[in-house]
Amino acid sequence: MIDWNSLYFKTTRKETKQSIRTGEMEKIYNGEAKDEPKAYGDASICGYDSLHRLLKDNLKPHHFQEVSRLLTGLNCGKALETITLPESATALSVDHGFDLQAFCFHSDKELLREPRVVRVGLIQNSIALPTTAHFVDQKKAIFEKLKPMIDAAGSSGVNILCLQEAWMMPFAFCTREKRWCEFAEPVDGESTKFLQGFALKYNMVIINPILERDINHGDVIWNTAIVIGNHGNIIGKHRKNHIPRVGDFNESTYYMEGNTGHPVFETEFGKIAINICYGRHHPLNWLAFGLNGAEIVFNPSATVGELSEPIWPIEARNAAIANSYFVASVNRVGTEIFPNPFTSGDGKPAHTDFGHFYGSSYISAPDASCTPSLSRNRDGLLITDMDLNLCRQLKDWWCFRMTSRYEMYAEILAHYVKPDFEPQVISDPSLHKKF
Ligand SMILES: NC(=O)NCCC(=O)O
Repeated sequence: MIDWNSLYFKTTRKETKQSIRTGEMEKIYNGEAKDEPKAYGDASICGYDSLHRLLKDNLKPHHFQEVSRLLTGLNCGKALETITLPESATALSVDHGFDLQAFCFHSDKELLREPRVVRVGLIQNSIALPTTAHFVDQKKAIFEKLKPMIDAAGSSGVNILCLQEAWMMPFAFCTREKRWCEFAEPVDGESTKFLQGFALKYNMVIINPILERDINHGDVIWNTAIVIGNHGNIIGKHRKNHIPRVGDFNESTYYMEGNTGHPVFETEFGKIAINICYGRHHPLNWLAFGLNGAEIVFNPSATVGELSEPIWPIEARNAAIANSYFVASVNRVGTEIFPNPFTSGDGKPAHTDFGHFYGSSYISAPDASCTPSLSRNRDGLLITDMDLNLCRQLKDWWCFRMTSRYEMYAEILAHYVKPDFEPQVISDPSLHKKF
């Protein structure tokens, strides 16, 4: 019999490490042989909450420096610098037990343009109550949990803040149960109203990724990111373009493929776009935001370790390089347990959890450098300064836009979408010869 409450809280409490070891659904196993890998019940990486921290603590400083150069790159020829945040922000992180990290991307000094430095914040969080709690209480508890993290971002002078995908609810789309649709809200609903106050208070643009119910169009449900302007106004929305059909991500049961194209939102702090979660596997999706002039693309996500952890550090970083913009990747954290077992259609036993949402939010720059990741098992706020001049500097350097041959690709795509398309394959004639 599963003890919901004790399991549930294991990644949300400050005393995480002590309380987790007995977690049933964490499938703890201890390797019999001395050097066998160990899966840690607290969802840490061998007791560390990020790969970066594991390496830093275990490598000699000069080895760590070289490993970092290769893993996270150099920004303007140097290792990424950290930023000192106000005491009020660090106090909030200590009191509320969330990871807080801050970095700074520089660009080269230009003679004709002033630097355009923007401070970006990303919040990753676990849910706050068991999924068995009343829906009203679950949502309220998440709001309460986020308040100190948003305050920490605001008091640190963050200009643009992004929350994780569907942050206002458990990621219940694994269950295929329709009752979770109740969490859907209109664009100007409860979550937007909650965040508008912070946007106004801190002069901060906030990206609010929710489950949206379009009440003007027959209650259709979408996975939507709403952009709230720094005056508390709603600038616009983007609906998730690509809906996963993989593993337990049964999201097509709940909402439709987006119909908003690839909008770029021009804000006081820069041109931003949102590529929601699974859209990060689609290079053309990234490209389209770039063609519309995005300088920062946010990727609010909810993804689990077994499915995607090895590709998480690659795809967004590659998109930043290929499209000469910054990418800010946010992933949900924690393990969410649902009341009724569900199967994955793979012949394996039914289960009640989606797997571990591994957090690890990070930011990638167009020059191939990136920040270390936030924690794998704790809530977190990542704050990063970025000089947007770096985007054009990288365009001038690599000339990816100038060498892109878009007309060639337009041609093959135009053919490909036609029913009579035939792949351009030139076969070796000897393949069909009888010797
Ligand atoms: N939320 C979502 O689209 N998840 C899909 C899984 C993944 O893309 O890693």
